Amino acid sequence: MATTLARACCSTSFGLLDPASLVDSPRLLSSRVSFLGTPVKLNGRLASYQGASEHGGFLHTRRVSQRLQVSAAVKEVTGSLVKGAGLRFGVVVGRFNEIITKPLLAGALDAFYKHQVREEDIDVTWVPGSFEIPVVAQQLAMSKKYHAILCIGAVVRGATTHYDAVANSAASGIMSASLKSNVPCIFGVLTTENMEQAIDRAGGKAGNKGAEAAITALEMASLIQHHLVD
Ligand SMILES: Nc1c(NC[C@H](O)[C@H](O)[C@H](O)CO)[nH]c(=O)[nH]c1=O
Ligand SMILES: CC(=O)[C@@H](O)COP(=O)(O)O
Repeated sequence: MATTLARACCSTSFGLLDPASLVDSPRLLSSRVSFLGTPVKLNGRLASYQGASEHGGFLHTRRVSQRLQVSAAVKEVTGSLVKGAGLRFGVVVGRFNEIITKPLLAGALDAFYKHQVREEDIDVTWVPGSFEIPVVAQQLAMSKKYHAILCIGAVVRGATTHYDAVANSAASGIMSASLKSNVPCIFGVLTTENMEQAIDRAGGKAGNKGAEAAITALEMASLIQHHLVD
């Protein structure tokens, strides 16, 4: 039986091992591989194990190159969407196409409030256009006053290639602000082919992308603040 188990469950928390080596080293088997569970057979052959590991986490099994890799309980974390109280957010909004960015902002604020983010924990800064968002987002992020920065804009294609310059600069600049500051700067900038597409995404039939981006900002802020910060 041990041979069968070893041949079937040949991984450790340090990676995939040749099952033969486990059979020859029962101590290695007992010390590193922790698995319990009900063997699942397919066509009479052992295919997988399901069940809880000794450590209480869920046992993950999967077929790996005709062998089973069984890892110990996997620790998983994700940001909370219900613990917004106490998290602080900077919001940078482009005024260009404000017929679009104002409803995007309204949707974002509504989403924050619905998830227990307090009004006093949200600061809104207006800039001329999406091209100006990154420099302000980076400054706010570097201030360490906020758990996340939400960037809102609306770049709508016109008759020239200016659209590409603005849209690409905003995207890369906001990403750069995130990476330089280690504070999540969320890309809530619409980039659309025409105004109708923008209207649809600012509270129309495609929803409100400002609200969606606010939820992303909340999750990222919670993930870092509640799980990743020592
Ligand atoms: N055409 C759009 C712009 N253009 C303005 C730029 O963002 C920038 O303010 C200007 O180039 C000066 O640096 N901005 C948008 O947000 N959306 C547009 O559709
Ligand atoms: C995204 C833009 O910069 C664009 O709206 C400007 O319009 P145009 O390309 O016609 O000058």
